[in-house]
Amino acid sequence: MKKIAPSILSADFSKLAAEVAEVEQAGADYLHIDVMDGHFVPNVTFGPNVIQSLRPCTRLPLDVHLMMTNPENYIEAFAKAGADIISVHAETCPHLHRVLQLIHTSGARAGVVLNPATPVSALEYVMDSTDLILIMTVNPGFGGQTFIPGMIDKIRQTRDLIANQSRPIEIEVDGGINGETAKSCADAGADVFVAGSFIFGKKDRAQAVQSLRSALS
Ligand SMILES: O=C(CO)[C@H](O)[C@H](O)COP(=O)(O)O
Ligand SMILES: [Co+2]
Repeated sequence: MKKIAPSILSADFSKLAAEVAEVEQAGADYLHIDVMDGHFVPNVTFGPNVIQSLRPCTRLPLDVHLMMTNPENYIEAFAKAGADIISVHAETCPHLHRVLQLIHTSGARAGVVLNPATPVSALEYVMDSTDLILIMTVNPGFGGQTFIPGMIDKIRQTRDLIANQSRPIEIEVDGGINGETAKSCADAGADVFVAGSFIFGKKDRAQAVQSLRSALS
């Protein structure tokens, strides 16, 4: 079944626990948490302490998207704080294979994120250490941007690469996801759909989750 991962980037931070409870009750599958460092991307968001505070508030797997330089210095801290999935950008990791191993030894599932400009070939020699591939469908840094249609072909190419693997690997898409773009990504082979503004920008979040669910079914 396709998975929905609301991104708290667009939530009301003054009542984060209630926001999370709302999307959990509405049937979300993962909780997507965007960590931005002000270096790799211009924006600054959360550190491990926010994840630690959220951990007892939800049963949802915490899907942590690290948009930061030198992520290897923070993997253990995020894992200890309660991250279930930790995804690093290929662009920030000259020693990507080693970082993925570090994520595994810290007890989390390991994801690799590709910026729109990064080719699928960046994944070729790390497939044995990857549990999730996150295809950015906008340039990272901000919520509420417009989906880049050229990424559909990239999802197809990633699906082809996974076809040769014996282990299950999920394809996640992130940026500009709504009912229509989610459906196109699903048809191309995506499994997990991150949505920030589409869900938290609506007054009725449950209805937003359900409309994404029905677009995917
Ligand atoms: O990683 C991200 C931005 O870098 C966010 O997860 C993403 O942009 C979600 O926001 P929206 O659904 O509003 O595009
Ligand atoms: Co994200």
